[in-house]
Parts: sequence; structure tokens; C-alpha cells
Amino acid sequence: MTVARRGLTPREYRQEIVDLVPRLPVAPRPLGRCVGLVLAEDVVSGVSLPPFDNSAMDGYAVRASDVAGASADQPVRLPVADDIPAGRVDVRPLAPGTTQRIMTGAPMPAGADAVVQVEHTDGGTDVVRIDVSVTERTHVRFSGEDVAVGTVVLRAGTVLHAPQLGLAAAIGVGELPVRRPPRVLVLSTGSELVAPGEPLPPGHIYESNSVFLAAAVQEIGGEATVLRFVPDDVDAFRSTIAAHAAEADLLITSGGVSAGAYEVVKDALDGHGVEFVRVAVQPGGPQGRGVFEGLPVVTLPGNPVSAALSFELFVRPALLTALGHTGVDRARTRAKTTVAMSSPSGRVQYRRGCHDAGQVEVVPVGGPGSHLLASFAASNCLIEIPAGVDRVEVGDEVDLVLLD
Ligand SMILES: Nc1nc2c(c(=O)[nH]1)N[C@H]1C(S)=C(S)[C@@H](COP(=O)(O)OP(=O)(O)OC[C@H]3O[C@@H](n4cnc5c(N)ncnc54)[C@H](O)[C@@H]3O)O[C@H]1N2
Ligand code: MOO
Repeated sequence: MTVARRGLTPREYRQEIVDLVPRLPVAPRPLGRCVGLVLAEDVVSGVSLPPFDNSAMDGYAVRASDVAGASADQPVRLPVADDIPAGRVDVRPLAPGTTQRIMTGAPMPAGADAVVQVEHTDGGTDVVRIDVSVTERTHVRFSGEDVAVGTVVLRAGTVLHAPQLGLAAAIGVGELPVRRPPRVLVLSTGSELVAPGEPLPPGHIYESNSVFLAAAVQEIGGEATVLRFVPDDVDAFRSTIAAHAAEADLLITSGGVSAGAYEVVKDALDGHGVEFVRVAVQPGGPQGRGVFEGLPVVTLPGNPVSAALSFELFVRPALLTALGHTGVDRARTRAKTTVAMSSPSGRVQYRRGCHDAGQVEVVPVGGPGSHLLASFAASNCLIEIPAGVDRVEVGDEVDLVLLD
């Protein structure tokens, strides 16, 4: 059995997990499947936006000088020489003293320098009465005023959300180079576990870690495959992993890593590429990580809040880094606690809390116990009590990690 090393700090352990998960390969991906992913290369526009001068309004293309001085009392009448719907390509030049009816997005005729909105006319189709004067450029959208051809429109490292994907489509790009989503296997262990929705025999509990972990993986852009959880049986555990290892980038297990007699994860992986350690954090002390038969593995403790916090502190930054994100840290702030709290000396403790933006106080939710899942679900921040602090009093300022 591997001898446990000295307790790692959470920061040291986080770096180990970041180093464990390889950067994902870059490949072109259809826009619709890029949501939330990170652009791997700069995107240069091959077109101008707008691609040609066009009308911003339904109305009449004019020379501004032809409608100078027009008003409701002294309208100007112009012959309507043509109709220009959007998409028309054979637009004729605008002869002086005439107008052409034009639709929003339709190309401006050569010689026209402004558009009169249809609301300021009688809508005529042979001759139109124009009730306003306009200055040059009124209601015209000029080629290249949004994007000039040849410019970088999206920088490598940009997280692709709806606006960036819409822009890519607007410049005619159908695929973007991104690091593909990590494929993460999630495996819970424990003979006491029962799937939600099934009857609950005495002495059993509903399995929740895999649901949490898969959702957390998906929330940051990963693809999670939940393996049917296995009882405390080393052979069943190993064969379950072996059957899926080739199709994954990372395996996350929960449970079976502490000091009990039936620690299936530890028994199966210890000495086979995975090392088990204590991290000076609470919850989340017993941890393991390594590479088992070519597959990076992170073994989280089974208590639901321990597993959740371990994901938050260690796995989330690693997966985000693998995806190419640079800002992987949660926003932090400080606030005064409304409740006194004690903390084990020598360990960073994370309590759960509620904090509203702009408020000076944080309200701790529930106690420190790593089984208090409802308190975790009711919180929106973690209260970080440093390793050297064993008590904070009401009104003391504490560090917060903001979870949303
Ligand atoms: N003698 C010691 N006992 C324990 C120690 C220790 O250092 N010495 N550490 C404690 C700490 S801290 C933690 S955290 C847990 C970690 O234990 P395991 O990773 O071995 O997890 P299990 O024993 O399998 O389960 C712990 C707890 O969580 C429940 N659980 C497990 N998996 C799930 C799941 N998928 N869904 C919902 N609930 C789950 C399980 O029923 C247990 O109640 O060890 C302490 N003990
Ligand atoms: O580390 Mo355990 O996670 O304190 O409950």
C-alpha cells in the first residue's frame, strides 16, 4: 500500500489535478456545437460587414439634395423609378430627380446617398410625396462599418457564447476551431447505493454523487457518461472501468477512498498508477489521483458535499484549463459573517453561505458536516476559513468564493 504523503495544501493539490488532465485536442466544430467552448485560434473575417451599402429602413432611396427643404407643408414629389427588395442584385443607378422604393437590407442604388422612411411619405409607387428632408447618410448602412475585411473579429481564448457564434455565422464561417469537450466517466461506488426512483431498502441511501458530478461536468462544457454505480467489489470496479476507458479523457469516482474495511476504489487502484493522499481541506480530505491503464483518474471522497466541493476546488479548474479557459478561478469577495464558526486547525475549511452582491454580510448555511447536501444546495458561496484560523467570530471578515 502506498504510504500517504504529507497533507497537500488545496492549492498544491489543485495544481496536481490541473497537470493530470491533458489539454484537449483542437478541431473544427459546427457553430451549433461550440456553445461555451473556447476558441483556439484567431478568426479573420473574409468579408466586410455589411458586405455592401444598404438601407436601414423600408422607404425611398434618394439624393439628399433632391429632398432639401421638404416638409409636410411643402412636400417634394419624385417619380419612383424602381423597386429594390432585399436580395436584388441588378440595381440600377439613381437618376437625379428620381427615387427608388427600397426595403430594409436592400442594396443602395449608385448615386443615392440617403433613405427616407416610408412613414414620412404617402407610400406612392409611381410618384411619391416626401414630407421630410434628410441629410446625406441618413438610414444608410455602409459596407465595412461593422467589420472590415481582413480584420480579426474573434481572438483565440474567447469563450463562445451566442453573440460570438452569431458573429461567426454573419461572416460566413460555419465551423470554429475549438478544444473539444472532455469526455468524462463518472462512477460511484458503494453497496448501500440505490438509484433515485427505485424503492429504498432499509440501510440504503439514494445515489446522488454521480448526478451532481455529471451535471457539474456538463455545466462547464464537458460530456459526462455516468457508469452504473458498482458495489464494493474490486473486480466489478476494475471491469467497469476497463470496459469504458478507451472512450474517455478522465474518470471521476466517488466513495471508497477513506480508512474503512471496504474501500473499493483504493483497493482497486492503489499501487496501479493512482496515489492516495490527504489534502489539508475540509470537507474533501481523502483524495486520490493518477493514471490507471492510460486513463487519468480522480477519486473523490464519497460524502456528497465532500465530492461536490472536491469537484469545485480541484476538478473544475482542471477541466476548464483542459478546455483552454484562462480565467478558471471563481470570483471572490469578502464579507462579515453573521455566525461564529470553528474550523479544524491546519486545514482550509469551506463552509457554505448565502451572500447577495453588494451586501456587507454573509450568512452561513448549515454546519460544517459533509453530509449536509440541502445546505449546500441552498448556498451560493463558499466561506473560506484559512488553515491557520480555528475560529471566526460574528462580524469578522471572511473570504468568499462566489459560486454563481
Ligand atoms: N476512520 C476514518 N473514517 C473516515 C475518515 C477517516 O479519515 N478515517 N474520513 C472521513 C471523511 S473526511 C470522508 S470525506 C469519508 C470519505 O469516505 P469514502 O470516500 O470512503 O466514502 P464512503 O465511505 O464510500 O462514503 C462516505 C459517505 O458518503 C455516502 N456516499 C458515498 N457515495 C455516495 C453517492 N454516490 N451518493 C450519495 N452518497 C454517497 C456514503 O453512504 C457514506 O455515508 O470518510 C470518512 N470516514
Ligand atoms: O474530508 Mo471529509 O470530506 O471532511 O467529509
